[in-house]
Amino acid sequence: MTSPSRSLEAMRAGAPLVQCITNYVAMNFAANVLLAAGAAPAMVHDAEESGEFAAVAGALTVNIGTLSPRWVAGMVEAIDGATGAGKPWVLDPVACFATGLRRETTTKLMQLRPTIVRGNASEILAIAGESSSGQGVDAGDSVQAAEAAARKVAQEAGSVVAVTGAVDFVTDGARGVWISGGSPLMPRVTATGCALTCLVGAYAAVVEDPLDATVGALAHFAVAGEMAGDGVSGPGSFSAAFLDALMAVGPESLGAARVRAA
Ligand SMILES: Nc1ncnc2c1ncn2[C@@H]1O[C@H](COP(=O)(O)OP(=O)(O)OP(=O)(O)O)[C@@H](O)[C@H]1O
Ligand SMILES: Cc1ncsc1CCO
Ligand SMILES: [Mg+2]
Repeated sequence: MTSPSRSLEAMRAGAPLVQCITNYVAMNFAANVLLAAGAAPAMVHDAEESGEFAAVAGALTVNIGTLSPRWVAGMVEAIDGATGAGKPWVLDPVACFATGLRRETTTKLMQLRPTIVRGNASEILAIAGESSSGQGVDAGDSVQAAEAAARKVAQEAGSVVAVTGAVDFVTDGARGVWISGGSPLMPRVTATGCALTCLVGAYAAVVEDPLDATVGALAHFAVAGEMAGDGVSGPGSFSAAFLDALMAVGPESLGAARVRAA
């Protein structure tokens, strides 16, 4: 296993270019998160160019947060480009249960076999075909309630699946890892999860094993979130402190991340 500290070193050394197809809400914050963490973001989503760009980027991330048919075309082109070039891609199925367009798109994208799926508990339960309490973009279920669903989706899709929340769970269908840390202010800042998905892409670009890559990115967020949560007064100051902490986190601090095998 590649430890989170080693993964962080590899990510910073490689400063990978990550193609992020993310939503209008998340674009700016996600780009800042990648820059602070040590990667290089590019928000390139239109079908006219997304496939061409995916062959050049180190990894692709696809988020359905603000969806339209034209965006779906751009996603499919990009996924074809990434797959053809042997690059990993990460799916963030934002509110995938909420509408017909989201359900159809998620089914279609899952058939294209994402390397990694990163969602909240309600989203992962929905992909597994189970009922969930989610209504919009925020989770209505606990991560623990989605553990079995995550394992099932991982086995069926051949993907690594990450469920995030107050604690995080990552599985490749066989192995399972829990990561704790972070801050209760993280879900009070929009697009924290969307930005995390982009960072998972950055780690996947440089760390061979997608499970190790995912654990590295989640540990980076857990440690930075905990650091940032100390002494801030609310979501506004947390957001700024979190970017600072993503940059300040070093391999030695990731060594203390609370990561344990399931
Ligand atoms: N209560 C909490 N305590 C600590 N960390 C948390 C908490 N809730 C979420 N996090 C952390 O916040 C990050 C984003 O996870 P979350 O599950 O909130 O994403 P999300 O629901 O997809 O977010 P969004 O759709 O708003 O981008 C993860 O690193 C997760 O560990
Ligand atoms: C608030 C919101 N609405 C669509 S995407 C998004 C960002 C958090 O998922
Ligand atoms: Mg989300």
